[in-house]
Amino acid sequence: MINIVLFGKPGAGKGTQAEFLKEKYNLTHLSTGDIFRFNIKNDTDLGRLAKTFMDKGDLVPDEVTIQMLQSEVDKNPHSAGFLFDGFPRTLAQAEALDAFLESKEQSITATVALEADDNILVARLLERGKTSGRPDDQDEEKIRNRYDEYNQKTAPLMDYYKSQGKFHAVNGIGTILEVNERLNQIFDKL
Ligand SMILES: Nc1ncnc2c1ncn2[C@@H]1O[C@H](COP(=O)(O)OP(=O)(O)O)[C@@H](O)[C@H]1O
Repeated sequence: MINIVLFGKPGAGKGTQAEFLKEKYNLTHLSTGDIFRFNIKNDTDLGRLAKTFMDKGDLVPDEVTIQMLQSEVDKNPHSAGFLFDGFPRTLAQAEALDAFLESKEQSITATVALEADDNILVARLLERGKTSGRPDDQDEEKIRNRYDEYNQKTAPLMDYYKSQGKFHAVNGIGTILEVNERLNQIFDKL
């Protein structure tokens, strides 16, 4: 069983690449952003709560996010491995994930970051916002706030995983297939 964390700033291409990776490596793809958006669409309590944070580009509180993620993992007891996309985004989430996996005699195999320059990413997101309907992609101030959240709360996780020898990075700039090839090279060695 392999459990992978896919890292990357908003717009880095995590969701796009996850679609390829889950097929090729037979992984269950869990995107916390997608799960929140599903809940918003279905107007659940969780969705209504998450929306108040997401619309501003703020992170949803840890307790809510961790609990949701754990219940999604538990819905897939026969999975051959997980691809976590957009989770963990804080140190508390990373520690909770480690403890949770350990309780199942599992662990994180590796984390892979898609790297790209902020200015390129902001332009990508504004472009995506024209068609995605996502309110957090349509306003440059909200986008910048997501980067602030990333730099303050998520970037420190790289050191957390580096200290465990589990951190890999790939250049996220290039065609979708080029980036996919770079990721495959790492995944093939795990
Ligand atoms: N692990 C998480 N912890 C807290 N909030 C989250 C988490 N994952 C997603 N969110 C919320 O969902 C929003 C969208 O996340 P996501 O779909 O991953 O898009 P992006 O990476 O483009 O910002 C985030 O800005 C945040 O509000």
